[in-house]
Amino acid sequence: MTDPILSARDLAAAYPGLLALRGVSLALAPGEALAVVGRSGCGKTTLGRMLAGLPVPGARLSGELAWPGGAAPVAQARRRGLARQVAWLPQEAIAALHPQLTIGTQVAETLRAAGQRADAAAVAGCLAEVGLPAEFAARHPHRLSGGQGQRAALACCLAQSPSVLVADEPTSALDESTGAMLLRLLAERRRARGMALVLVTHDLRAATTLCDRMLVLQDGAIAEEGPALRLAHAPRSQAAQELVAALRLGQAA
Ligand SMILES: Nc1ncnc2c1ncn2[C@@H]1O[C@H](COP(=O)(O)OP(=O)(O)OP(=O)(O)O)[C@@H](O)[C@H]1O
Repeated sequence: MTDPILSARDLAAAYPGLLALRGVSLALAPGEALAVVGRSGCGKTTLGRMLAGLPVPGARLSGELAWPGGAAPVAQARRRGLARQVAWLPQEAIAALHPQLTIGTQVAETLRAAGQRADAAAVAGCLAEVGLPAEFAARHPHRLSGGQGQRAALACCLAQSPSVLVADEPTSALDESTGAMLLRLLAERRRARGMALVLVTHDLRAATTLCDRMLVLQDGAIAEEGPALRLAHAPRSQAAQELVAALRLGQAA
């Protein structure tokens, strides 16, 4: 088996009085796409942030992450080199962009931080990858629609040349057709770059069309994981059976 591009061992996150995540271990192969699904509040965003090595405000974190050439306790992983490997696309991506800087400046800064050429042509190239015309470089985030904001944030993620992208419900604030377009874009970019993807989602169709493997979280622990299509059509655990039935009815949000 190929070495994982990212692996997690025994991840846990404790808020005062609540263990939001416990005993989560997983390995992601290079280029693989993993869907993380589960009922609201089961710990999906917490897991996504931890896989990207980001802090989880208010929570005490434990467990380890390993990637090619590095390994560290989760709280130290980003500064020990994980930041160059894993990009994070948050749920409300516009809010995560810097409000006072143009999109072009933010993409250029990300390129520079990744040691890449960061001139106007390179910025235009990053914007073109997500289907935004070059003139969007001069815009500030508040002058973007929801879908354009997700694309601009994705351009910043791709500018890092990550080997893994963790996307947290990237379509939840978008209408159906804009959301479908963003998912197509993610699938295309993943194929073109050979990038692995962790997709936190409530959308069973997105999970099965975009992802090879699916992981069902329940109360902060892995209830089941397996090939995405098998899990969607023949879930084995009670938690996965209930979740799949609810997602099919659109009731799990
Ligand atoms: N700052 C906090 N203090 C205490 N508990 C928190 C805090 N933030 C999140 N939680 C709790 O931790 C658990 C996991 O939260 P998380 O956001 O990871 O869930 P989720 O599966 O992503 O939810 P959703 O699908 O609704 O986005 C939830 O029960 C949530 O209420």
